[in-house]
Amino acid sequence: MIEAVGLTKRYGDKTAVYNLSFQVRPGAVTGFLGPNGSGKSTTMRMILGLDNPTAGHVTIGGYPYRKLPNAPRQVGALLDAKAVHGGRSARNHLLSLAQLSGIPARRVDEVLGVVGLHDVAGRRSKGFSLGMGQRLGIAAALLGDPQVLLFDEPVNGLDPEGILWVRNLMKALAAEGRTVFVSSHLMSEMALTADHLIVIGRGQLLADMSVKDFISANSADFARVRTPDTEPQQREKLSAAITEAGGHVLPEQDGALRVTGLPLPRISDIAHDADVRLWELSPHQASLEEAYMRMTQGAVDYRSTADQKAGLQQPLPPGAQPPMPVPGQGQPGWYAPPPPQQGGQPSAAPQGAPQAPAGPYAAPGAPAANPYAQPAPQGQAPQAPQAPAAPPAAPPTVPTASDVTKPEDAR
Ligand SMILES: Nc1ncnc2c1ncn2[C@@H]1O[C@H](COP(=O)(O)OP(=O)(O)OP(=O)(O)O)[C@@H](O)[C@H]1O
Repeated sequence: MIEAVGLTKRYGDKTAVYNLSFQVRPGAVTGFLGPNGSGKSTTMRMILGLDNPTAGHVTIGGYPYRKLPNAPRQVGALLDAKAVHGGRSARNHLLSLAQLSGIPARRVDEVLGVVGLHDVAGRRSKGFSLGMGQRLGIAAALLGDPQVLLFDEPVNGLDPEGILWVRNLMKALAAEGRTVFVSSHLMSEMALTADHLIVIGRGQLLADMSVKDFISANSADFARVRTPDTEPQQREKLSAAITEAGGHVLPEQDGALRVTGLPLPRISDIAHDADVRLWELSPHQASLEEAYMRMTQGAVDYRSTADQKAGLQQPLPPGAQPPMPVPGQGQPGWYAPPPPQQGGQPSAAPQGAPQAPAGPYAAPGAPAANPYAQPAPQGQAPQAPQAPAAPPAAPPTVPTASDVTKPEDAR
């Protein structure tokens, strides 16, 4: 188990991590989420003894990392996949790590097989693609067969098949009772991989709870209601009746109504009493991405702005209007997703979506004894997040948004 207590890190004036307390339990994949610059890597570095906390402490199995007996056999980590000697072959890179940690050389070939790099083991890593580099970093983390694993953005640069492989690897490691702590910005992936979440914003804890609880705590359930498209007056009548009954109605782009504040049976009764026919009445819950955006929107440091392209554009012809920016969404077509209240759409792949076929790094020839080498059977639906096998989680910690958005001086 990893345990942080009051962990704080300051770099000069900058507070990167502030008073962070959490536990990462064995037997579950714990996702570590937070906006850019929120302190995830700093926290991981402190867990691994690469940075000293300014205050507080963090232990693995009760020991600070530097005092852990035989640390490389107990803890494996992928922090920065580029931190390798590019002139060395993948095999030699792993051999040198194995030698430093007293790990037998034959283990190198095992992990090369697990990550699917067997065929390129003799190639210098400086010629590796981003995804191959990630696989090499994961191999290094697995080298000591450790009980505790930390991965900072492990799917960065991986193709869809590689992402699926990492997902199955994390789950398999956790199912063996290991402690798996993984940071990611890919919410749809975290929804499929993690059992538990630790979310930070501006270095402070925002949430420590199961994925399921996180989504229900941070998303407003709503009902979608549609009346016959051909009779707009029915829609108006229903809107008025729902509002009068204390519900909140928002029009959706396709003509449906998004209703909050009333249970589905009540909406049905209201429609019946108002003599309005319904074409749709369905319950909805936000995705992890929507819930995450809702929770962290007050703690985002870096937001995109519309690109005005001042001086770069041709003058508009007389009478022509410039395109209208969408409030709060930056430039249409750019990559900043809209916050949920402005119609953000879940990006999670639908359950049951077909999986990408196995690719060249799927490690089909890896030793059969390795439980991680086999990708899921093709066409198998991604699994829903499972309840943690670990002991009951600590009570959810959700500071108010104002706590998080306070200037550092006020903390
Ligand atoms: N060595 C350092 N010196 C000064 N400031 C630092 C240092 N390392 C991190 N920081 C600052 O601390 C804050 C947290 O950085 P960190 O890299 O931990 O965030 P992160 O959550 O991992 O970000 P990202 O998601 O973008 O990787 C940032 O504002 C960063 O600029």
